[in-house]
Amino acid sequence: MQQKSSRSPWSEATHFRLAEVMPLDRPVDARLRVPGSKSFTNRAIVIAALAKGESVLSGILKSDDSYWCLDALRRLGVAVSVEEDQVRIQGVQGDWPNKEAQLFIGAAGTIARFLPGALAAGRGGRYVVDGIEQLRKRPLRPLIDALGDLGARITVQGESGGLPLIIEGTGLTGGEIRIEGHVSSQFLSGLLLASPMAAGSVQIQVENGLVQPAYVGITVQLMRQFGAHVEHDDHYRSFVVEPGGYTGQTAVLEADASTACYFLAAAALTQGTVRITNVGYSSFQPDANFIDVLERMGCQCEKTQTYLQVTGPAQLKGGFTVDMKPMSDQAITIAALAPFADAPVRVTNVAHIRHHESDRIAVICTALRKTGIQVEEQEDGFTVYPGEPHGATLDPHDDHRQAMTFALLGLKVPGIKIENPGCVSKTCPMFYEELKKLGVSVKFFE
Ligand SMILES: O=C(O)C1=C[C@@H](OP(=O)(O)O)[C@@H](O)[C@H](O)C1
Ligand SMILES: C=C(OP(=O)(O)O)C(=O)O
Repeated sequence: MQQKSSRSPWSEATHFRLAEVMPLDRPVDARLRVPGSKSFTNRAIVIAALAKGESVLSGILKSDDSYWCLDALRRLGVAVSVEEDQVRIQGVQGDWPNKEAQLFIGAAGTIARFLPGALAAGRGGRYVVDGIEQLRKRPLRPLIDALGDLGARITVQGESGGLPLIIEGTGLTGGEIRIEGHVSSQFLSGLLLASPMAAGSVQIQVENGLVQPAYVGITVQLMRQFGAHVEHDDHYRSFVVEPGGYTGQTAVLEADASTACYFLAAAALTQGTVRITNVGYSSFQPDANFIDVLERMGCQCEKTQTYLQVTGPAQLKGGFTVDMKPMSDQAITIAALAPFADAPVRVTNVAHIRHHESDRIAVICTALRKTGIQVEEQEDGFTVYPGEPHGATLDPHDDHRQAMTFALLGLKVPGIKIENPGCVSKTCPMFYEELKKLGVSVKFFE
């Protein structure tokens, strides 16, 4: 399949070469609602397609990742209709109407890990799954091996041992399966999501630890909400999933806690106040706990069931080490805050983010150095020293979280320019529009 861009019709700002974020001359003061959670959206969409009957999902995220997920279902012959932030899906119980399809999934790690099991569980059919070059490089092997142990027939065509894949709908048997979780929790989530479609009960043992376990909690919660029977121990080391499939539901999805973090961080940086009105501290998403890191840096925080609010201090505090393994999508956000702290900040235990949309550790360290900030790169993290960053043109390597992090630096530092700024549309096409609501001006260059 020819390589394409991961931008979808739900992208914005895609054709701009550069964006310059203008520093704020006053503290931010805003109440914002953030769009739906990527993690909830892509899980619920896949489950709804596998289910018996119709599902109506409200509060979905409309971004590149969810666009490609819905596009894949349409190509499989599933009836899908989107209106505003609601999607209606007619479940096919794994019997995909189209028995051959080429599925392009952009840059979405979730879909790369959730679709193979869903397709292998089908009755007949032969499908090609491919994404952009960076997604081809991301690991898949543990998932493919585990599905193979359940009888899946998946041919790996990618030079790096991942995408493109050819998946045949052989159905899944039950059985005892081992899977690794230390590189990505999504392998386990992908295996779990497919397991209720298997002919027998599936017992799963997780080996070598598990990164970001809260995402597995989201998987289990949604599986149960759609009628699946899944049990596990307290540490997510062993699971039993009974056969029986899913039943279509009407569901309201959580808003995106990861997106919320950039706006909370903007308050932290500018001595301002931001309240995210639709993400609470009890969210299932781990990134809702990023507010604890902001608190540790001296912010005043309100952590309620229904909203999160941050007020930035006159001086951010550093002088600590933080283990970001449980919420590693926010590891690099800290790099935009730490230069303004009163002592170094060390981020540890996130070696796996080198396998995300970019080598996140290498890319953020290069960017900070380009702004004149001293940073030490470690295998599993980085240490940022306080300093006075200067303007620079920064390359996010097509990684939405790098671009959003660079934008935060731009709130404080004149002359921060972001290359290929449209890459935010992987999870937050409206990012620059939301920044404008905070009073930030952004100049785009063709
Ligand atoms: O299951 C999910 O929805 C996710 C799991 C995490 O990935 P890894 O477990 O691969 O780190 C996270 O980084 C990603 O943004 C979303
Ligand atoms: C790691 C991420 O995405 P994914 O793995 O879903 O592509 C992310 O959104 O930060």
